[in-house]
Amino acid sequence: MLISIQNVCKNYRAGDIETAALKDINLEVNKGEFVVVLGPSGSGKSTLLHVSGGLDDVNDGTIIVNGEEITKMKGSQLTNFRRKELGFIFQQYNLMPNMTVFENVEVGARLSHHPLDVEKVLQEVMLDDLFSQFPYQLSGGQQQRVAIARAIAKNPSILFCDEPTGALDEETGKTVLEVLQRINEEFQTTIFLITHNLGIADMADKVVRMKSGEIVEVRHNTHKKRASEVSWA
Ligand SMILES: Nc1ncnc2c1ncn2[C@@H]1O[C@H](COP(=O)(O)OP(=O)(O)OP(=O)(O)O)[C@@H](O)[C@H]1O
Repeated sequence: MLISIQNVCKNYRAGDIETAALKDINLEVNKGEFVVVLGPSGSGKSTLLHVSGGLDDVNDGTIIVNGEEITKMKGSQLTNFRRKELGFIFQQYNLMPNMTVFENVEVGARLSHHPLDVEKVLQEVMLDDLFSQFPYQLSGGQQQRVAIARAIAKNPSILFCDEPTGALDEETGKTVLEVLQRINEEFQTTIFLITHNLGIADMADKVVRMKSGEIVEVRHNTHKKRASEVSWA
């Protein structure tokens, strides 16, 4: 088991108002699995991604990632684990504007003791002809693929993706999904992706549906669609 989430509760307090963002969540993710988490706005998807990736703490419960109980880790220990072992992609690309494509990806590789070859990663994300460009010279889809390459270069055991195609149109969004699918298949990188886009669920091994802080359904796809075949919602 690569991720084991056991009885996790997460509350947010703003003044006198307390929100239960996660209510007794249990979920297991296997190595190499492509997991898609769906659910309406406010259902707890981002919170689940944040606590599973060690970006936020829990109020109750246990999370084990790659054999390490992250819910027991303290500040710098957790930061080190996250930096070396986990990759993140967000709707915003967060690239370094003064670095080339190659240099941005190198930043990711340098975080790891067992990085992948930067040139090979750039080939995987289909950007090998843009090594020396700067981010402002690229389209949104190309910038997101640089962000994916940067996250992958450190050879993470899990790639957490928070609405990776949220800012993209269908055509460029599907190119980004194609890259994620390829990385999942070529490197057996586990993918944990949250989205509003229901069609993306058809690419997943496992689909998790959330509602009001709870998991209401976990299903497995017997037939997975290719990225180019998903319907775009
Ligand atoms: N930092 C925070 N402080 C206070 N409340 C928060 C915080 N983050 C999330 N919440 C609340 O927790 C609940 C779950 O939010 P979360 O962002 O996880 O949902 P989501 O399913 O990812 O929504 P969206 O699809 O809109 O991003 C919501 O009620 C939200 O208002």
